[in-house]
Amino acid sequence: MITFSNALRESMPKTLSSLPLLSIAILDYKDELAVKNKAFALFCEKNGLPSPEEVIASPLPRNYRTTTKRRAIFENGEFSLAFGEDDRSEYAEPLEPEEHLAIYKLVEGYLKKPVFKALAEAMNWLIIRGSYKRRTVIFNVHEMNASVVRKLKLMGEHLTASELGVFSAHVYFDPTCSDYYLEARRPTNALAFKTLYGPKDLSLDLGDIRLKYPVTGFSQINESQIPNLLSKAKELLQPNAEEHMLDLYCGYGLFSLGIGKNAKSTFGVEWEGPSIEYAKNSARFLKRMNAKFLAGKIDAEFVEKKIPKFREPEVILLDPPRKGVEQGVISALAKRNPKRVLHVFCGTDEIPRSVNQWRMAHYQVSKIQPLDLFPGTPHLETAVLMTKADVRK
Ligand SMILES: C[S@@+](CC[C@H](N)C(=O)[O-])C[C@H]1O[C@@H](n2cnc3c(N)ncnc32)[C@H](O)[C@@H]1O
Repeated sequence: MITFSNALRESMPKTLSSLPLLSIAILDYKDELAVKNKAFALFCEKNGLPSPEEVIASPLPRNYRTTTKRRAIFENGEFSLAFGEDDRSEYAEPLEPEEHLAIYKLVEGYLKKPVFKALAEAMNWLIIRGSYKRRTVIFNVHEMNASVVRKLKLMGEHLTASELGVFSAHVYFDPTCSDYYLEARRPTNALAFKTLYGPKDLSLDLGDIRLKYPVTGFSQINESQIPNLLSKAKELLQPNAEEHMLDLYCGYGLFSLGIGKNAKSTFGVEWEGPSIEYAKNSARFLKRMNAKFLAGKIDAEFVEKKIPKFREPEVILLDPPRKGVEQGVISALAKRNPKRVLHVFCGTDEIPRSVNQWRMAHYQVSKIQPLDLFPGTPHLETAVLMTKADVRK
């Protein structure tokens, strides 16, 4: 067994050996890809996995992140925005779009002024999300009184006038000062989320379709890589008119609606209710009568009792969070006898454990396709195609 971090450490140039793994961001992208390819091949070899395909490069190797955040600091009467404890500015900043940096600078400038003191003192985090063209700003505050609300409205007016493409702004009231910033955690209390101005949702344009999603919902952070992710998933899973497609951990329906058009039907499951509502609305708007979505927590019992059984064959795409699927989910899915399974991993170390469970359920690895969804960081996204061990190709 070897972890992906250790495989990366063994593959990094000696000049970076005393620096943290995040220092991969200072390599030229060509060199970073070489390190990632070498490390991932070593990881697969040492963990009893077949040789992987080449890592698919990110069209934008830097300045690609569509979600970024800053911790608000108010000390000795001075306000500033800083990177969180897990990020080092010299490595993290080059991954962010220039527009985000301009927005942080603008908001920080206002919050330093005495007139904004009430809001400056109330701030936990400032978050920017959206697409490369249109973005939203979220003020996470721990205090919400009349003067904070007044200053938020005033800030909204400045943002609208700024021409920095901030088409909406929201406020999240979090008196617990949790480390909520949307990537790690989502608001537990939807009522605490309010729109200051602009639409409540965000959207992703994929060729001729637009998928909307809630400001609080999960979305992939590297928009430039989404077309590659979808086209690879389609090529590997091959959804077709003879087979149903399950899209588990579906978010707002990216895979169902992005690659499932030709499947006999698609059935998506996700535990965030608002994301599922957006998926249903997108399906209606796109007239995808064969796309159904259900909100629910995926565990073994849910798979057995809540996912419809089809008479025709099925294929499964599953894209769980970094920590992987719950105990028993893989064996419950294998009992449905899917013809092909595309298991997408954003945590590389989770691959061997899940693949072992598929193997125990008589599925074998047909292809391992890494994609660089997180350039400049020590992470990869990987799509693993599993097929029935006794199916002759
Ligand atoms: C890596 S994201 C993938 C989302 C979607 N496939 C996409 O690419 O936009 C994982 C998703 O799983 C959801 N999730 C996490 N644990 C879950 C569970 N036990 N049951 C259902 N959904 C879950 C999260 O809310 C998140 O939307």
